[in-house]
Amino acid sequence: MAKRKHNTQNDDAEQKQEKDKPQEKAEDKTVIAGEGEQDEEEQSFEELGLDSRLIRALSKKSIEKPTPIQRVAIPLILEGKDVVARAKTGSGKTFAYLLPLLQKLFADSPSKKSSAPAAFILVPTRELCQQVYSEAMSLIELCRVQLKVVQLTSTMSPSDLKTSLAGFPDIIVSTPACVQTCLSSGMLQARALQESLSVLVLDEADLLLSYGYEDDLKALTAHVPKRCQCLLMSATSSADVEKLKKLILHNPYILTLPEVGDVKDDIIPKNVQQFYISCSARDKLVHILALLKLELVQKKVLIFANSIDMSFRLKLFFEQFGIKSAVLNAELPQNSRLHILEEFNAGLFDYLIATDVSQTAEEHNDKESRAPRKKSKKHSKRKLDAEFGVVRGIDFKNVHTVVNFEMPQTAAGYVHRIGRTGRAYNTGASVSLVSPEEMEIFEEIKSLLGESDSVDSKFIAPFPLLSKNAVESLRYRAEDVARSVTKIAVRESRAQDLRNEILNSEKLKAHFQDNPKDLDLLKHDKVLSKNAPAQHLRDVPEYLLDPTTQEASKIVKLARAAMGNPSSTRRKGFRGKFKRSRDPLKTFSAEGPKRPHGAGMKRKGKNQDDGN
Ligand SMILES: Nc1ncnc2c1ncn2[C@@H]1O[C@H](COP(=O)(O)OP(=O)(O)OP(=O)(O)O)[C@@H](O)[C@H]1O
Repeated sequence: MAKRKHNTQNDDAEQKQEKDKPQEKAEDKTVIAGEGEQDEEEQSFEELGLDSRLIRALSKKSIEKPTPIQRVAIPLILEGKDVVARAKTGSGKTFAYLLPLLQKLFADSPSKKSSAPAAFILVPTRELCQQVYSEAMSLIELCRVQLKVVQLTSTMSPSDLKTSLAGFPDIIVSTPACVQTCLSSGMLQARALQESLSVLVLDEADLLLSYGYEDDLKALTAHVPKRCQCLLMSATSSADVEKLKKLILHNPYILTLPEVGDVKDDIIPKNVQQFYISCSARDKLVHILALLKLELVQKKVLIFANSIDMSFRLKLFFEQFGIKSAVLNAELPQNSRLHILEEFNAGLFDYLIATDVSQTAEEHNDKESRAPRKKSKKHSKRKLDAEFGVVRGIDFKNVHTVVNFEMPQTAAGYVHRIGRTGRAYNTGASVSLVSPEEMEIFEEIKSLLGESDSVDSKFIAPFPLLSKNAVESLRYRAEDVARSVTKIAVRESRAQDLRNEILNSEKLKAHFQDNPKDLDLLKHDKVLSKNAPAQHLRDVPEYLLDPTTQEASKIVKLARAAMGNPSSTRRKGFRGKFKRSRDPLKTFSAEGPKRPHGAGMKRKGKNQDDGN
């Protein structure tokens, strides 16, 4: 293994750390990843001491070199240290713990087969359970080793939970509440766990407490053996993370990225360019229509709204213009949600409208969601899934643009939303539509990011590609269609979508048990409106397009072509090739009087179906 060069604030203490001496005074060891170390940039997975099987598996996933957090975390975890890793969204934290965890279990298996698991990976939401489970399974399959991973969630029946545990899994991916249910019901033997548990991971640790898992985690710590290695992964640092650190870890290494020290630097990926458009709440529909229909943003696009009704309003509105989209929200059955995510990740559709309905700690504490539902609640209001989390931590693949149709309620929510693009070595952009009523939260976000005159991506700049003319050219049609999307139409389509998805959900479950790779079974972006979209609204006629907008759209398309097919594999070595000077969002202004390059080019009407 190559010699690591870490900036360790407390090298002496490092020597003293011993896992079986938890009574030792806890002393933080802060390691700053890659600070001033040129050669660390070049470090390979091999040099970090990673097993060749895992390296081959990564290579098959087109992952060739570690991210900064992986460079520092992997060797420390392999050495058996407790680690707190704080790194921004999309920085590759999952592999930072999963790779060394699997490697350790490769070494133990099959000699140490036990009746209880060797590792717990605890996450706040069911979506994350599925995501981490899939990543782990895929690595294990590619490495062809005998390790068993199961995911346990609170929607599983006691008999399903028992069946999953009966196969003696090596790794359990679950939420703290579900593990606690298994322990208190005796499905998981606390005594066996004392013998077997060697690694405990708390992923998305900054969210675990706000999702109401404090009591479950406290109860769990009693069963975690002292020699168990504990890893805590988080996108932000917060009082909750500190609390968890004290509760579970023994004298851990604190890993941070170089620019840490300031919240804003800590959390915003540098490769996301952030933009805003100021407009009235009423004008948001025409603005988003212009962005999508005139192709001024790159696909795939993740659009955030603040309510489920607004999501369906958007979907119905888009449908009339031939723009197909799917809605993802907490009301849908879990199988449907997972399937929507998989289809979107596989590139089956380009526009996903997500609702990150904010759920209070009270809702999350609602234990009812963890216990079997009472039949008498038949007529109660539709319940949102308390373990649903669409924004936090979910790895949407190849999202190029995040649009905040409505601004999130908190600055932290904004950070997590825009963190769905620009993941790992990819680039992305975000466009926020800000109404006067949302100015307060917008100012809060700006002060979190830091006001700056520079064009640095941390600064939210006005979106340069959308001209007033372009918006006005679509206004009449947009307002006409918006009027037809009534509250009743929204309610009906929302109910229709839910009915479809409930029916599909069982089919999906059965189908995917037999055909785990088959994604194209039931598409989620089908038209919901009763009236078929009018043909004339699908096409933007030539006379409505001004040359500046045409040029902007052309540049966005060229940029997309330069980046390769966004829906296919990850673009290797893209970073650095697409420099700021060639970046249309940095160099083009729709309001400016720049002449289009091809001034004499023939003007074409846009005849597009933005669906699939
Ligand atoms: N070394 C790497 N090179 C290229 N891509 C990577 C690398 N490591 C991870 N990725 C990819 O980067 C994406 C983001 O990784 P991951 O989900 O682990 O981020 P994260 O830090 O957990 O983000 P969040 O805080 O939002 O959950 C994933 O698609 C993952 O496959």
